[in-house]
Amino acid sequence: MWGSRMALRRLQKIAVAPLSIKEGITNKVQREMSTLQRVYVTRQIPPEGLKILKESGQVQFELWDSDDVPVSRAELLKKVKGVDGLLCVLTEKIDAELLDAAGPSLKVLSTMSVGFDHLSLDELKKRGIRVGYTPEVLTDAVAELTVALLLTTSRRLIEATHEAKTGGWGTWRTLWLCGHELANSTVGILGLGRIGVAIAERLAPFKVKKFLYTDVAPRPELAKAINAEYVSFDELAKQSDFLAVCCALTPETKEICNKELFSKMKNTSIFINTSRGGVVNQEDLYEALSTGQIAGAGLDVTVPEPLPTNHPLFTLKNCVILPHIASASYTTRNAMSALAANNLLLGLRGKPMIKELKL
Ligand SMILES: O=C(O)C(=O)CO
Repeated sequence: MWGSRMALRRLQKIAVAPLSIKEGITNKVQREMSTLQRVYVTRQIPPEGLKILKESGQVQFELWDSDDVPVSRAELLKKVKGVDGLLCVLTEKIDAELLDAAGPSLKVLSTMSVGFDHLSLDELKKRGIRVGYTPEVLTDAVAELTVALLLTTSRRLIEATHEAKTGGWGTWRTLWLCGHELANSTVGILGLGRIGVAIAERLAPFKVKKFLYTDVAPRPELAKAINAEYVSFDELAKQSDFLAVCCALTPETKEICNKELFSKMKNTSIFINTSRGGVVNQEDLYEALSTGQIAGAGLDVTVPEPLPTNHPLFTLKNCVILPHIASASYTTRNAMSALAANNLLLGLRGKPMIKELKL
């Protein structure tokens, strides 16, 4: 559905106007529609973002009108032809093929995500296409979910509810369903950014003894806020009782969590990933979990997504898998959609976006 509220109102007026007036209004609508910038939106985004687009009077947009099924690649390649702007989510691969299909009219891409590993940045840069994304608005939701996943994994909550429901709950037992606690623990953060800091801030009241982090270089400003110590990747693996992955997926971080890392971790350690599945070698993780090399893993992200239900990781009691829901609160998803819509509109007006990637 191509939509612009003003144009739509005029169309409604046409229906009740006399014939001569109808022609005049029709021409005006046609002129107006032709000055509106064309945008394709690859998903039914939350209402706040849609409202901004509809009420902007700046764009006529077509929407893939479903949130349950992603737009097919073939349909997407067809729909982007000749658009000025594209608003996408993280399931769409924005690569040379897609940018070629869109053609030279495409000036702005706005992704409703903080992650941008689905975008070929080189190709976008080459074509002078500006890129908006949605950091910060999701930090609280992601940090909150990471803490929830960490506690669920370390205190074995999924196993526990299963036992309670299925008759495994006998007498109170001294070591039954024991897990690992945060009090007096060392928490390691792989990739310290806003989200890592927000996680540490939420974990500190659980009486964590020490926060460690590693990154390509020390980040003293961020680290100061949570009193975290910069260590090597090796030390992070060796010392952490809980290791939270918060880094972006890049060629450098692809499968950085592999058997080398797991072999250095304690067998009482808990591994948590709410960033991207691609930073983990899942075969190595399976091995580490099934042999007791590490105590447990909580994953909100996997490769592929969705993870097939017959995947070996699903067979492990000490692996908690969520379907990529870290930012899934109503407030946050609406804020992400609003920011993505505003980034798009500003970019199309040639103005600085609220959150724009430096290419
Ligand atoms: O924004 C992202 O990059 C996500 O993974 C979903 O919140």
